[in-house]
Amino acid sequence: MADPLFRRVAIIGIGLIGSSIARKVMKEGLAEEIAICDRGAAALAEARELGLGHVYEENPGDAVKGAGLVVSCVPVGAAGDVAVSIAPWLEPDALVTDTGSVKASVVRQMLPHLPDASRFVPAHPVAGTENSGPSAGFADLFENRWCILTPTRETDLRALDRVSEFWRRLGADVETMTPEHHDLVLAITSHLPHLIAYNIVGTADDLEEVTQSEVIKFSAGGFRDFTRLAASDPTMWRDVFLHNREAVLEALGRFSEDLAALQRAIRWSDGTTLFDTFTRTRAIRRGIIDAGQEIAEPDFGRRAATSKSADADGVDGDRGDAPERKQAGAHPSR
Ligand SMILES: NC(=O)c1ccc[n+]([C@@H]2O[C@H](COP(=O)([O-])OP(=O)(O)OC[C@H]3O[C@@H](n4cnc5c(N)ncnc54)[C@H](O)[C@@H]3O)[C@@H](O)[C@H]2O)c1
Ligand SMILES: O=C(O)C(=O)C[C@]1(C(=O)O)C=C[C@@H](O)C=C1
Repeated sequence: MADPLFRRVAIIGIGLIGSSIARKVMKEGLAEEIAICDRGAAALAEARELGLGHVYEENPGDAVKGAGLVVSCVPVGAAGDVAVSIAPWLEPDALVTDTGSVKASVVRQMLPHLPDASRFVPAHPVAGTENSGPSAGFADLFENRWCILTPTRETDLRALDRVSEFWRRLGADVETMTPEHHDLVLAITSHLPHLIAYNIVGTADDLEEVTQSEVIKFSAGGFRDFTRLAASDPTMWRDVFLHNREAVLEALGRFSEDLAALQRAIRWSDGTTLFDTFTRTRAIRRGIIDAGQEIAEPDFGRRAATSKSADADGVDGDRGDAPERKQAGAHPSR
């Protein structure tokens, strides 16, 4: 076991991401003490039952006292509330980081309330599943995945180094960029795909000519992949879209134009346009595979669903209990 990096690590929000961090910190001995805080009594009780930490606090102030590192793992829309509730109780040398899927808004919400802006290092682990809650997490979630750090103009370099080291010890590889650039990149690589998934599953559900049982019965192929994404947490994703509005709308505009071009090609039986487009996109996936990235096929719910967001109709492709699973989007392992 490695030397602890911090005496106490405080985790605010013990869902999928917070509980995955807690498990890995515990497994690797990265802190002498893990303090867990969640505003949901049920989540806190579940975390205690699972033994994810050493102390469990409803009050964020009590959790951050004595902590060298505070990790906020709450939905993006709650980032400001967390900053307000921890600020008076932070140790003078405490580092603060987060895991939000949107970065510029989190910076805007948290920075004004923190007593020392130089010790705030926003972060986004690009790893997750459609499940949520304390039982959905697993220690190896961040293994060979990117964690993007988005330091602000005020972030101190030593603070950045220590938070980078923390994420590396969680198994991630670290990349650094501005919060604004992060939001543009993730709008197209993560946020838009989820929006499309929510939309296509909603459309299928609304089609009068096709019954819901037929959708479930015959969704053996591509549609199942969409149902997994569309089973993701509604609170988390509502907040992502509300807080990365401009970048998502920009990506959506481009997407809609390209979709209209495909629609036109189908209407006018323009096989060349369809063939050329599909050939170009096929090369992109092959490029990802040639670069050594792992792309897993979904398991389509062969494992039992364990978390609160696993859906009841049998189309859930649970990954929360699958730490051994190779994940799509993992970067080349060294
Ligand atoms: N789920 C993913 O795939 C994924 C991946 C990377 C990053 N993220 C980001 O990480 C964050 C956490 O996501 P998650 O999937 O773990 O969510 P989750 O729903 O599993 O857990 C969030 C927890 O935060 C708690 N919470 C909400 N507001 C709070 C507050 N003010 N104080 C204390 N606790 C509060 C909730 O009770 C809940 O237990 C989000 O910002 C999300 O955008 C998610
Ligand atoms: O694999 C999934 O289930 C995910 O949606 C993970 C995913 C992604 O889009 O890659 C979702 C949101 C997070 O901010 C980071 C990772």
